[in-house]
Amino acid sequence: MKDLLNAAEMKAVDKRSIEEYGIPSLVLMERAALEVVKRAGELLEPGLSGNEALEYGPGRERLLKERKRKTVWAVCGFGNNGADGAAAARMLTLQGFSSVILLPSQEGKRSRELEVQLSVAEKLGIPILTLGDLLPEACDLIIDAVFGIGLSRPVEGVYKELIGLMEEKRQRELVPVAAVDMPSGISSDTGAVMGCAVKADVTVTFGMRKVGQALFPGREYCGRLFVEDVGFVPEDPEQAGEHVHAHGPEDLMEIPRRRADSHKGTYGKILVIAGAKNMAGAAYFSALAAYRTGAGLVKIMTVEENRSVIQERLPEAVLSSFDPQWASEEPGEFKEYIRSQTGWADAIVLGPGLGQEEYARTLVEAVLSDAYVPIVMDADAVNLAARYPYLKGYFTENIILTPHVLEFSRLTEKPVEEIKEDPLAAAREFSDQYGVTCVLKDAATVTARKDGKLFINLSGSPAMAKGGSGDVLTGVIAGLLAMGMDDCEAASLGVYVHGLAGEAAEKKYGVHSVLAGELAGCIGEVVNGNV
Ligand SMILES: NC(=O)C1=CN([C@@H]2O[C@H](COP(=O)(O)OP(=O)(O)OC[C@H]3O[C@@H](n4cnc5c(N)ncnc54)[C@H](O)[C@@H]3O)[C@@H](O)[C@H]2O)[C@@H](O)CC1
Ligand SMILES: [K+]
Repeated sequence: MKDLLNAAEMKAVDKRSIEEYGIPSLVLMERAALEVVKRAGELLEPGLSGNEALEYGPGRERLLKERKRKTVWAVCGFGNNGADGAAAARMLTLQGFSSVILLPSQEGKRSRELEVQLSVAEKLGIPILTLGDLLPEACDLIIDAVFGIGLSRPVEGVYKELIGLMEEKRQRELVPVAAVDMPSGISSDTGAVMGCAVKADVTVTFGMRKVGQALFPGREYCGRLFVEDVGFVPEDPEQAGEHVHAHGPEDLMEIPRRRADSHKGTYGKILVIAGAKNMAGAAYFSALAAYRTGAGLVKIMTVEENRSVIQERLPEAVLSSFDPQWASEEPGEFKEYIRSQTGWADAIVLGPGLGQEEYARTLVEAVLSDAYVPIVMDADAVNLAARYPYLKGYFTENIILTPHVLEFSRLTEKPVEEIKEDPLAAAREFSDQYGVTCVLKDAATVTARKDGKLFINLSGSPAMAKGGSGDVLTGVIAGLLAMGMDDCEAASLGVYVHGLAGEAAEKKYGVHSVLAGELAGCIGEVVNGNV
């Protein structure tokens, strides 16, 4: 598990390293610039690394000649991000490349470190230009060092022009961009574009991954992200608050092992309540995913019409079917039947493809009010709670909701844009209000757990943007629950496992072509340790 830091938390680490421990700011900066040069060098000249000496010998002059023809624009702001950029420009110049430094203006309040870097650059003859100057025709690489974690307000004026110029070069002339710490214009806290932003090919960030690099659109603006150590001291444990987290491959070790002396009962009983008429697929994908994750026994409760297709596709599942007309006409008997089913389960999936008929409402209400085992509540169960808000009154700590953004918007009556602007805050607020675990599904899924921890998921693939993926997720989470995993961990780790399965499926079937069944088929590669 890794921690993701916001700007204030990162600044505190920076400050502690410099002020409390006395690591000179320029030392940290030198290491930061070296890491940038390493990646920038790869874009300029494959195989070049930032700290490789240019040794004397017959090849040196020829190499210098070649490099001289390559021009680097270091576009720098007035803070320490700009100072990193100016230091990188100096290093690339010393490696033989032609660099220029482009500033917002010749005047203006600059950080102390930037003053130092500019003075060195000046002595080396690196042109220090502004937008009013004649800029070089050639541009082989842009180092984006306008704003890092210090971006504090929307980008306007000359800064907007600088970012616009970089974007123009990138789009029209296909100039590669290496961003220092953050793509300029992206909020380190939310990943939002603050007016305008640079799209980087690579972003080299220092010390820790930032929250804004994990959430979209910031995640996409980063291009390939490199998290590099530059020598910061660890955070002060007394001062550090609760961070946002992300699961990593090491967390797969938390998945309960299978014991030699076990039987099917050891790995839990899951009840999948899903699938209205013609929606058998939703029940099938959820149940299949639960089995593939490791559940011992899965029972599907669905309408009579789905019986034969499910039996044919997944004979391993136990089936309990009911007649929806009977369920509508005899709600009392229907509730008794529901009770008998939920009483059997160690974990329940409620909602995939369930429909929104009256009997489905009876079903959701009965399960929410009677079942005390963990319930993974998805799709139409969420939609019904949005349509009949009194159902939210049954939300308690045993519930894991897995809405996508649109369902979450219906549930909370918040506009989609507001949710997307700050999904962490939206999920956190909901989780706190009802005491539930909320998995807010999007390209970067956010999990607000009832234990107070917030997760952003880093795994996944656009191949998963297809019908049935959500059903598979419910099965993965339920599978982990059935194997005895704690419900908070099952929710956030289930999202991570599901994303890894998506990545594996993309490799196997191609980004356009993955089907939900194939996604479920790839769960095994993740939980069995092959990924
Ligand atoms: N020794 C250090 O302090 C280190 C700093 N590091 C670098 O320093 C960066 C942080 O430096 P700073 O705190 O100086 O912050 P930045 O350089 O990210 O930006 C701050 C500057 O931009 C201005 N600003 C913010 N938003 C603006 C807007 N919308 N329009 C116009 N001006 C705006 C601020 O007034 C300030 O001058 C990191 O991202 C990293 O690149 C790294 O070199 C590691 C070591
Ligand atoms: K930057």
